[in-house]
Amino acid sequence: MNSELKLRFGRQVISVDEARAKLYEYCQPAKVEAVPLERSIGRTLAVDIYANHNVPHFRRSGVDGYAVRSKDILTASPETPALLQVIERIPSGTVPTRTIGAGMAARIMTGAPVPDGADAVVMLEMTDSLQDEAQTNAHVRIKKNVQAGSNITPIAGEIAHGDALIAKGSQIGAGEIAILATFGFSEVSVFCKPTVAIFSTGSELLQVEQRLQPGKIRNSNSYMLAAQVEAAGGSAQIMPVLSDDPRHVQAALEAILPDVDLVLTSGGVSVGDYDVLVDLFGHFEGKLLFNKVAMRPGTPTSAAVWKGKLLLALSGNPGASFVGFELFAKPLMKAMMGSQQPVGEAHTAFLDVPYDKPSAYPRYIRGTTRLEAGTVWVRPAGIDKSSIMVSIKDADCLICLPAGGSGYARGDRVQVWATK
Ligand SMILES: Nc1nc2c(c(=O)[nH]1)N[C@H]1C(S)=C(S)[C@@H](COP(=O)(O)OP(=O)(O)OC[C@H]3O[C@@H](n4cnc5c(N)ncnc54)[C@H](O)[C@@H]3O)O[C@H]1N2
Ligand code: MOO
Ligand SMILES: [Mg+2]
Repeated sequence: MNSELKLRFGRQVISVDEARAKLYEYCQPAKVEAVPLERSIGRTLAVDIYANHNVPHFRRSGVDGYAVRSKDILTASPETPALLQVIERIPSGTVPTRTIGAGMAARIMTGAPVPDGADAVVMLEMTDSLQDEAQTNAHVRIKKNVQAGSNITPIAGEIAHGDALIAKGSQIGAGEIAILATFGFSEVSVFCKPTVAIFSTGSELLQVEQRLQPGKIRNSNSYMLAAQVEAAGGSAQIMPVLSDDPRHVQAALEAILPDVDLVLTSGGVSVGDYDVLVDLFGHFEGKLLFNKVAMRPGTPTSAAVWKGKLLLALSGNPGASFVGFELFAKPLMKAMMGSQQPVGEAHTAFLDVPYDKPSAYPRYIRGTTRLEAGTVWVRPAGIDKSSIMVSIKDADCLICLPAGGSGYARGDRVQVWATK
């Protein structure tokens, strides 16, 4: 068999995990940049975040009321209130100036520092304020006894100085932003978004704005993949469609490789006469990593390293392109951005419908989940053929059905990975 025929027909199949391992081997960490806090949402942290002070860093009142010594109000009740002298008023953002001694209290607001000497705060609703007209001699009647510590968050009650808070590689959402703001990170160190060039191949492809022509279809994969790239935290560059001319493909890929972190192609990886990526892999100067993966769809998915950059060649069928991106490109991008778990967590779900097409390779089905009484049920999002595009929008996960067997029954336990 000559080398081109071997590439087309004599392919060596490897598992999804083996294929990923080969990709990770050549994965380079993304560069790091500082962005303003408010622009960091959705980005991936490039450093571990530790608490640089206690939270709260003062004893904090949790209510509006009176700071007291609990031993002064042991017998307080509506019938037998304790009468205390009010010696200070403590708005939030100020610092108390006096110590609470026997028989004393301070009016205090939610979030204000509790004065020394006080060990509890009584809610305003449990008190009656008594003030003379000149407001010089203020007293308060406390109508409830509260225990020491009531309505006070101690120093470091929420977070202690030095606590590990957010791990490098975490995606920044609302909760992470709140932590970063609390600790004074007006700028955040994040991984640069991996830049991903996307090429669709095929002389049948029209631009989106073009009128339909006999035998031709509009290029939808480039836009779908760009959406997946952006959703995975990358920056997509949609490149001009490549014809089925191998010289054209080689020139276009060689030109872009130095400028991006990853190149994705769609189409041209099967056994057809015009499957140009196969031609390219037959004579290029890069290293082919794999060209057949034990999976359906997307069995002919291929990858190479060329000029130090990874090139992932996805099957052209829309379903196979979508799945190939989720299985390989997304984890690769997450790994570039420091993720400790680039593949994401598998969840267990129950098949909502039988699936009676056994497969020689593990099957990755675009699935739709529903929750019923705390149980996740999942079904194929539509007809599960790799040429079918329309159901991708209804998929919120990939269902993995292991190879072999005689099909699956409703209620069988399956593993799913979220895609939305
Ligand atoms: N004799 C065989 N034929 C095929 C086999 C096989 O094993 N033996 N495998 C089939 C499988 S499975 C797949 S998947 C496809 C893989 O095809 P390619 O990756 O070579 O992709 P193309 O031939 O270029 O296109 C396939 C299909 O997808 C449409 N397409 C391509 N690009 C786009 C795009 N950007 N937007 C929308 N649609 C696109 C294209 O028009 C074709 O219909 O091969 C099978 N054949
Ligand atoms: O394996 Mo093909 O790649 O979609 O079904
Ligand atoms: Mg083809």
